[in-house]
Formats: sequence, C-alpha cells, structure tokens
Amino acid sequence: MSTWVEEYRKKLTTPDKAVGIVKSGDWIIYSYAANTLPVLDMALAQRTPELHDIQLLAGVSMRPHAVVKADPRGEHFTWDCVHFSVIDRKYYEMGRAFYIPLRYSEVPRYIAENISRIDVFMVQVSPMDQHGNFNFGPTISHYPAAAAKARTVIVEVNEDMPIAHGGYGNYIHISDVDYIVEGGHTGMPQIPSAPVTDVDQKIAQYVLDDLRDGDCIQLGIGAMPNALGQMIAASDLKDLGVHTEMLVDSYVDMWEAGRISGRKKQIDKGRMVYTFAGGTQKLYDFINNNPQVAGYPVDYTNDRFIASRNDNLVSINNALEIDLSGQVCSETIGPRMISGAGGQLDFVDAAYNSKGGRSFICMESTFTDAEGKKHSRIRPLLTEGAVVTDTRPMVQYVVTEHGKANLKGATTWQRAERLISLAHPDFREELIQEAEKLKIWRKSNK
Ligand SMILES: CC(=O)SCCNC(=O)CCNC(=O)[C@H](O)C(C)(C)COP(=O)(O)OP(=O)(O)OC[C@H]1O[C@@H](n2cnc3c(N)ncnc32)[C@H](O)[C@@H]1OP(=O)(O)O
Ligand SMILES: CCCC(=O)O
Repeated sequence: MSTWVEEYRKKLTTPDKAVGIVKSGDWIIYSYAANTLPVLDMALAQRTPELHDIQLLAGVSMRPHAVVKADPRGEHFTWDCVHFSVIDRKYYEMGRAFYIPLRYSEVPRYIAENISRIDVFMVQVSPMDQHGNFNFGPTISHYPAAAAKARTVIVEVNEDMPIAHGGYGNYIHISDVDYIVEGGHTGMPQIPSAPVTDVDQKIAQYVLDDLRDGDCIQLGIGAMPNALGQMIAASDLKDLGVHTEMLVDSYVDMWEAGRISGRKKQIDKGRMVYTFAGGTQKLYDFINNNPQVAGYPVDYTNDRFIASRNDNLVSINNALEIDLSGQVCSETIGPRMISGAGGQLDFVDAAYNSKGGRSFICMESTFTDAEGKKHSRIRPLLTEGAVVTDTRPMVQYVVTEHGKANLKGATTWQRAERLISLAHPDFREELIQEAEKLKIWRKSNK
C-alpha cells in the first residue's frame, strides 16, 4: 500500500467535520469558476446560524451557492469577488456581493501580501493520482497562492473533474492538504457559448482581416470572441498559437479545424496556455489528459512580461463603452458593477508590448435598453460613475460593426474623428456637436 493511500485515509473526513473547523471571523478562499464546491458549500451553509463575520473570497461563480441562499441578507457571510460572473452580479444586485478592484494578474500577489491571513482554502480537485497529487482540473488561477497562504487546506474531490496538464502550480500534493472530502460525481458546470449575432460577425470580421498565420491569440469572453473563434476555425489561417486567460469551447473548434499548432510561439511552444477553462463537456474532455494544453497560475498567463515574450500576441476583448478620448469601460454601467477589470488591461498591455502584437477592444456601437431605446456606446464622456478599465494611452485598436481604428499615438481630435466614424450613423452628428463643446473637434475634421 502506498504511503499516499495511508495518508489519504487519515485525512479523509466528512463534509460536516471538514467545515467544522471554521470559526466566526475566519477568512476563507472558495475555489471558483468551474471548480465550484457543491458539497463543502452545502455543509458550510448548514452552519449559517452559528457563524458570524465570515469573509468568503470567491467570484467567477459558475454555479449558485448554498451559503448565499442561506444568508440572503449577508449577516453571516460576506461574499468578496475578484470578478463578477452573471451569478455574482445577481448577488451584487441583492446587495450580497462586493468587488475587489485588481488586475487579474495581481490576485496571487494580493493574497500573499495584502490579506493578513487566510484561515481556510477550500478547493475542488480531481481524484488523487498514485504519486499523491490532486489536480486542480480546469482552474489554476490563484490556487497555488491560496494553498501557500492558508492555515488549513480542504480538498473536495470531484470524480468528474478532468486532469489537466500544466506548466506548474496545477496540482496540490497530499502533504499540503489537511482534510479530504469525497464529493463523488458532481459533474462540471456547463457554460454554453453565447449565441452569435450578425453584428458580432461583422465585428469579428474586422479582427479576422487583421490576423496572420502564426499569431498567438487571446480571446475574451462573450458572443463576439465566440464568433471570431468560429470564423477562425472556418478560415485558412495556420499555425496559430494560444496564450490566453480563459479557455473556451471555440479553442477546441479552432484546434480541431487545424488552425492551432503553437509552432511559432516563443514560449510554451506547441501548447495552449490558459489559467482557467469554462465551457461545455466538449472543452473539459479536450483538456483531460491532453499534453497540448498547459494550465498555469494567473501571475504567469497574465503577466505582461511573460505573455509578451510570444511574438505577434493578439488580444481581443469586449468593452461596454468608450469615451471620445479613448478611455474604455468594460466593467460597469455608471456605478453599477457588471463584471470586473479581469485580465483585460493585462492583455492590452502584453499584446502591445509583444513584437508584432496588437490589442483589439471590441464593442457593438449601440446598446438597446429594456424599453427598446438605442444608446451609443461611443460617448462624449463615460457615463457618470463608470470606471476606466483601459486608460487612453493604453488602448490600441477599437472595433465596432462600423469599422476599426487605431488610437495609439492619436491626438485628441484624431481620436474623436476616428471614434465617431465607428459610431452608429444615427449618433454621429450629436457626437460631433459634443466633441466641439469638448474642444476636441478640429474645424477641418470630416
Ligand atoms: C474571461 C475573459 O473575458 S478574459 C478577458 C479579459 N477580461 C475582460 O475583458 C474583463 C472585462 N470584460 C467583461 O467582463 C466582458 O467582456 C463585458 C462585460 C465587457 C462584455 O461581456 P458580455 O457577456 O458580452 O456582456 P453583455 O453584452 O452580455 O452585457 C453584460 C450585461 O451588461 C448589460 N449592459 C451592457 N451594456 C449596457 C449599457 N450600455 N447599459 C446598460 N446595460 C448594459 C447587459 O444587458 C447585460 O446585463 P444582464 O446580464 O443583466 O442582462
Ligand atoms: C477572472 C477574470 C475574468 C476576466 O478576465 O474577465
């Protein structure tokens, strides 16, 4: 019998006993994204009445949480997020979730340096291998930093979790684990790709026109990047590389269509690099035991100096609005939180600093509200309360369904002119008048 099997037996416990170590006032990190914790979360929720002032560091929720359901007013558990998914956004609307403004690359350092203590790290893992390792499956992110900082580490084993190959940091050894809980077959969250519209396809086409054989790509989340992934799969591009933050189903489509080889990458040659994967079973099956993918901690994938070591790094991300000077908001509507900074600025920076690299900020030119009224996403000024995700000196290409413009090095009047040319025609005249008032409209502008 291997030493690890004996140690496994000693550390194996029930969910109730494992969460029994939690005390009022504790700081807990919950694993997130596709590594949500159905069993430990349920057990902790049952202790709601007796626990107070528990700080839960979480976010990117791909399944709803029992602790939030059990405590709808947030009187026992505070839900602090490094990024909002649609589920976290609902918690926020209930007054139940808070945001930690950070670039995603900084989360491991934030855990190491800015939190005085982590009492418990609960993380969902794959079953232990013969060497005593539990694989983190689809999400590596900040988990190595959390495990290093936490006083107690509890793993929840999910028999359905894929075993993902990595660069480093993609597993935890049993000697670093305090308690093991067997969750059984709890499945993987299924996140289907967002449906693609004609507008998404038009935007994606402008980006596709710019892509070249051998580019190394990072695609953000949402319908437009999904449209682009499908269009790349159907194109004749070859030898693309992948160095991204999130791996989604469309990477599988591109790989299966023969578009991705990673042959031209300068680092992690031949491997698709990511820090978290979220999609359908197709994606989880793809990463399972596949040496062509490499999961890394987020301070590797999103570090601008590391990511930009790949030549021709092309970053493609979505935004919510942009002002005429080029400030991009991708995380709020006015003061209302939608998502978070995530890794957008990390990749805007990395792509621009990669030799031959380019960064694209994409958005539909308009937003239609619940009453059916159209609003321009290109605005004279950002909506009051909006936060700036990408500062204007950082932004390079901006794309809407009306075209593509390079803002790097452009003067204020050139920015106004170029951005107005990307606005919906119905709003252009009004934007010109506002640009005049802002003194960024040159008399000879078209
Ligand atoms: C995982 C990765 O993305 S890696 C990439 C790096 N990270 C980032 O880019 C982080 C920042 N970016 C993001 O979070 C996203 O790309 C977003 C939010 C900009 C766009 O994501 P999408 O899923 O395409 O957003 P979507 O169009 O569905 O809008 C999100 C919400 O904002 C609302 N919204 C969007 N624009 C507006 C607007 N102008 N006014 C009011 N509400 C708006 C939508 O109705 C939707 O709300 P709902 O979910 O309550 O219906
Ligand atoms: C966890 C961060 C997700 C994003 O960058 O959008």
